[in-house]
Amino acid sequence: MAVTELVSKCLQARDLAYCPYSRFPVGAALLTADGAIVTGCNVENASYGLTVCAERTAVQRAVAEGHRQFTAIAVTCDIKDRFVGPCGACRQVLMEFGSNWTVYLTKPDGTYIETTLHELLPLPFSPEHLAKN
Ligand SMILES: O=c1ccn([C@H]2C[C@H](O)[C@@H](CO)O2)c(=O)[nH]1
Repeated sequence: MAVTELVSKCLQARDLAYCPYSRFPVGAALLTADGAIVTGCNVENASYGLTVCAERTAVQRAVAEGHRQFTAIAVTCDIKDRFVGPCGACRQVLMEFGSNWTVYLTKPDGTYIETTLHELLPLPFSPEHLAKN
């Protein structure tokens, strides 16, 4: 799988964002261990608090479609002059499915930088801690 494909899918997903309150569209594209791409966008709500981020929409959709192993995620928003990372809640939700994710922070023009979930969420709380008790 070319990174450019994952990046282009997250840009397409961002264009589907439902964000009438913030007007801040976000797109995410997950790469599964077997090579499938599952996308998500943020879905806001009039209650504000029930808004779901793009990354979590993608994870929930992927799990509901039978995927539990992931290798990478590309995320994007509308900010042109810097690379923007996932919010803390989304980092935690990604961590549920392993720390070994490559994360591509993507600008609207498709340029990206590569980091890892481990780098974005050091010293995490993760399922393995529960397993030790
Ligand atoms: O990592 C993030 C951070 C924010 N948002 C969404 C939530 C809300 O709809 C909008 C503004 O916070 O961006 C995401 O989708 N992912």
